[in-house]
Amino acid sequence: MAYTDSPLLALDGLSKSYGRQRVLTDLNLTLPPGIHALLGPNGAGKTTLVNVLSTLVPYDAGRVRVLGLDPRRERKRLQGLVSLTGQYAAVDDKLSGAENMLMMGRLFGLSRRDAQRRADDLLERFALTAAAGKRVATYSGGMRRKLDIAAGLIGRPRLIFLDEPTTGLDTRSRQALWDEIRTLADSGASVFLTTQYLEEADALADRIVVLHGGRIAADGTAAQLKSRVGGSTIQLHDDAGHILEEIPTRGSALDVARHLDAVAAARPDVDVTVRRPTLDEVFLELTGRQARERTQEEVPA
Ligand SMILES: Nc1ncnc2c1ncn2[C@@H]1O[C@H](COP(=O)(O)OP(=O)(O)OP(=O)(O)O)[C@@H](O)[C@H]1O
Repeated sequence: MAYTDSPLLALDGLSKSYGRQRVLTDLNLTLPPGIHALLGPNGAGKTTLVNVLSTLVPYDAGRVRVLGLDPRRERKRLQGLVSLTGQYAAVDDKLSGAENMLMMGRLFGLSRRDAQRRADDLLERFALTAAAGKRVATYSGGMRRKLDIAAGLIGRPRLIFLDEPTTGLDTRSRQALWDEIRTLADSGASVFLTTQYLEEADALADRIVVLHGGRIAADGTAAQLKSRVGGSTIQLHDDAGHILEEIPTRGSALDVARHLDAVAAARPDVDVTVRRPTLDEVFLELTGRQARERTQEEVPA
């Protein structure tokens, strides 16, 4: 099937077990090209899903298409179109940044000249030109991560999997990497990233998929997920901006107006803001509910 007109991902009943442990259960999902984030608590199955989609691990059941190709039966073709950058930088410490890039370019089948040109270009884009001649062993964690991603881009992949790309980076390096990911998407590549940072998903992703216990707990834009949890909160502030009181509302204009009428009558001078739920609250609601229910069951009334 031609991959150009296909959705980025199309999963229909995807399941995967390790031995007797079911890790992914009946996943159904269609995603268009773009930047997408996979969120979930530890052990939710995020890495397993990325490994299945990037051809590293075979799935057991269901129908799976990545760029229109089956990662199990069309593995080689798909491998030429995707790159996978892991949490642990897979670059060679003993080589320089430039040597790592060249080696990767040659592995992707580029001629020496093309590999050189592409390596120079990517090293510059990732602000690594000054360090290009130095051994990777001397690089900081952020520089290694950037080199790892740059090396994965040398073959011009159409889809880039990033497994927790900014874990352990400081705020500045994280922001720089976000800018790079946006630039990648602007150049036409799609990005599928796993993250534990809700802020990262909120800032970057067109669609967010929440995985919990190997199942899709929710999928949508950040705004859709926030509205799913429902309601808005009216916050009352003093002059210094300190929150005096928070009033939960159902979020409709009528309900907010009703609460504001009561506030205006009792405290006419108080400052007021209306706040939508944060993605953290949504995440807790979606993934914490089961844990909370279990705790309540265990604790006798
Ligand atoms: N190769 C494997 N063999 C056996 N079990 C595995 C294997 N890989 C993962 N698992 C199990 O599958 C479940 C999901 O793991 P996975 O690494 O996909 O989750 P995750 O959401 O990426 O977690 P984390 O955020 O901690 O990396 C876990 O219970 C894990 O122990």
